[in-house]
Amino acid sequence: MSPPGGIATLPAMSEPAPPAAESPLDPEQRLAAEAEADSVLVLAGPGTGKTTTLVGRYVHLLEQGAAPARIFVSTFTARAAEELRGRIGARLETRGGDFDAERFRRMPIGTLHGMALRLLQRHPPPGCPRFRVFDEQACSRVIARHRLYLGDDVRKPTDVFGAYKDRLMSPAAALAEAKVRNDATLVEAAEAYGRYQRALAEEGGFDFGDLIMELVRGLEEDEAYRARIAGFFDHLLIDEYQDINPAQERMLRLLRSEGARLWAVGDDDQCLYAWRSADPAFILGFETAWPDPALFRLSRNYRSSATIVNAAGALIGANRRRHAKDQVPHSASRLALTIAGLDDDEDEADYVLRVVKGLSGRGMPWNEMAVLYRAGHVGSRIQIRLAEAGIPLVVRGAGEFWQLGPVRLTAGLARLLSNPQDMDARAMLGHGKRVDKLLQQAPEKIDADVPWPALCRQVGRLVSATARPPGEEGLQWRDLAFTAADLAAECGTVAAFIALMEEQRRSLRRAESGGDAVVLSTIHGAKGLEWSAVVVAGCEADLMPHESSPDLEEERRLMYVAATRAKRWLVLSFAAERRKAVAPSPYIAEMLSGLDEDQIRYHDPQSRARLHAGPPQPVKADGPLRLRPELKVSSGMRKGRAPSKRTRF
Ligand SMILES: Nc1ncnc2c1ncn2[C@@H]1O[C@H](COP(=O)(O)OP(=O)(O)OP(=O)(O)O)[C@@H](O)[C@H]1O
Repeated sequence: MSPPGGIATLPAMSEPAPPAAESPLDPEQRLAAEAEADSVLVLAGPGTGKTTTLVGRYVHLLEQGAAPARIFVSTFTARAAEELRGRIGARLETRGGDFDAERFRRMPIGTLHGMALRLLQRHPPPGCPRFRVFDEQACSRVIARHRLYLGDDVRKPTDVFGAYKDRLMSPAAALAEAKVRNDATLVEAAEAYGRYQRALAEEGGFDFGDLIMELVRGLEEDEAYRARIAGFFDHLLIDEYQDINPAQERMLRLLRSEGARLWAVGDDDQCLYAWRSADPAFILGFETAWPDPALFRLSRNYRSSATIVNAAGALIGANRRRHAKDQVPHSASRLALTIAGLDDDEDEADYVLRVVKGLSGRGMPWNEMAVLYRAGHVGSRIQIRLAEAGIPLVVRGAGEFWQLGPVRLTAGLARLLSNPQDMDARAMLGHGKRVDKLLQQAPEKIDADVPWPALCRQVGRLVSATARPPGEEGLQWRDLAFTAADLAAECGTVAAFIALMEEQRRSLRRAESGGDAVVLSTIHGAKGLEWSAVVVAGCEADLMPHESSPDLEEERRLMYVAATRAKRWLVLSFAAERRKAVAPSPYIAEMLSGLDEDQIRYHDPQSRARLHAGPPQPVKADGPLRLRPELKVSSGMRKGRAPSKRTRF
C-alpha cells in the first residue's frame, strides 16, 4: 500500500516542537493578565494562550497579595478544572516560597456545578433540603422507575430536563411556556419534568442542574445569605466563557454582588453548546452586561502552522454572529493541508490507519495524533480498523463503539437472550420505550435456541428494524446494529463475545491511563486540546453541517474547533459514499479559499476530482440500501484468533 499523499514529504518531525505549556507571557497576554478593570474579557482565538494567560492572572493576583481561597476559578469540565489546578500548582511551585500543595488542593478551582455543590454542602442556604447528588446513571434509574419517557425519544429525558434547569425554569414555568406555544410535545416534556422533580425530591436527590438552581434560589431569596456567600470571593476567573448558560450567568452575577472582580477568557467562535443552552450572546454582549468592562485581545496563535491558521480563519470568517479576530501565526510553517476523498467509510478507515502508521513510522508518538469527527458512527469504523491493527487508542466523547445506542441494544439483547441471568447485559440495554418494545417483541420474533451466530443475526435484524427517523439517521442506526451483530456472531460463542468486549474495554482503559495512544474523539470531546497531527474524518455535506442541526453557525464553529486542534499537520477526509452518495462538506472549500496552491495537497488525483465534482446523483428512492453486506471483522479485536472470513446477512 502506498503511503497517503503528503506523508512521504512531511517535514513535521524536523520542525521545532512548540514551546512548553507555561512559557512567559507575551506583552498582550501580560497586559490582559494584569488588567485592573472590574470586568475583564479576554477574547481571543484558539491557540492564542487564553488558558496560559488565566494561569498568569492567578499568579499575578497572588503577587498582588490576593488570598488563594478568595480566588474562584472555574472552567467547563471537571477534567479541564483538574488540568488547570495542576498547571497553576506547577507554576506556584516553581516560584518557591511557602507553597503548600496539600492546602492548594482545597482552593476553589472547579466547574461551576462543582462550585455550587461545594457551597451548598458547606453553607446550605435557608430552606435547602438535605440532598444526595444523583449522577447521570442515578437520574436514568429515576426516569426508568417512574417511566418518564418522552414520546420523542430522540433526545434523552435527562437532557430535556437539564435544558429547563440551564434556563432556571421550574416545571410550572416550563408548562406555562409550553401552553403559550400550544405545543403538545412541549407540554408532555414539561409535565414529565414536573414528575421527575417530584420523584427526585421524594428520594432526596439533586441532579447536576439542581445544584446551580438551588444555589441561585438561595442567593436570590435571602439577602443575608447572598452577602455572606458573595463576600467569600474577591476574584472570579472564568475559562471558556463562551459556553456559559443563563443559569450559570445568574450564579456569577450573584457571586460578584459584593464587589468581586470578574475576569473571563473565551472565544465566541468556539461556542459549541447551544444545545445545552450555552449562548454566544453572553460573550458578544459582555461589555454591556457587566460594570466597568475592559476587552483584551490576544492575536498571536502559538499552536498552529500558518497554513492551519489561514484555513481556519477563512472558514470562520463566513459566520456572521461573531467578533472578528485577527490571528498572527507564531509559526510561519506553510506545511500543506491534506485533502483525502475516499471511496467509502471502509476506505476512509484504511486511509486513517495508513496515516497514523506512517506518522508513527516517522517517529511521532501515538499521543500526538487524533482523529476527530462530528458524529460517533464515523469514528466507529475507524475505531474498529485501528483496534484490529493493534494501534493503541483512546476514545473520548460519546463515541466508544460499544457505547453507541444500536450497538448496546444489539450486544445487550443477544447476550440477554442467550442468558437471561446476565445482569450486565440488562444494564447495557438501558431503559426507554424502544428497549421496552424490543424486550416485548424478542420472545415472539427471535428463536433463542439457535446457535450464537444465528441468534446474533436475528437480533441485529430486530434492532435494525427499530431505526428511525427515515433517512440517514435510520441508515446509520441499522448499519451499526448490523456491525455489532456481525462482530458478535464472528466470535462463535457468547463466552468468546463477552471476552472480546472485556478485552477491548481493558485495552481502552490501559491506553487512557498509559497516555501514549491515538485519540479518537467527537469534536465536542476535543475542546481545549491540541495534537501535532489531526485527521478530521467524515467531512461530508450531510455531516458537516449535520443535516439535523438547526444552527448552521454552530456547525461551522464545530469544524473550526476540529481544525484548530492541529499544531502542524491537518487532514480533512471525506467519503464519496457512506451508504449513499454524498458530496464533500462545503467547509472544505471555505478553508481552501484561505490558502495558496502550495498549501494544499490532495491525497490522490481522485481526491481533487471528487472535491470539485458537482453534487452526487440522488439515490433512487426504491434502490437497495447498502446495509453492510460485508464487514471485515477485526482480527486484532478478537485476540488470538485468525482473521475471519466475511460475514453476510
Ligand atoms: N506566550 C507564549 N509563548 C509560547 N507559547 C505559548 C505562549 N502562550 C501559549 N503558548 C502555547 O500555545 C498553546 C495554546 O495555549 P492555550 O492552550 O493556553 O491556548 P488557548 O487559547 O486556551 O486555546 P483553545 O482556545 O484552543 O483552548 C500551548 O501549547 C501553549 O503552551
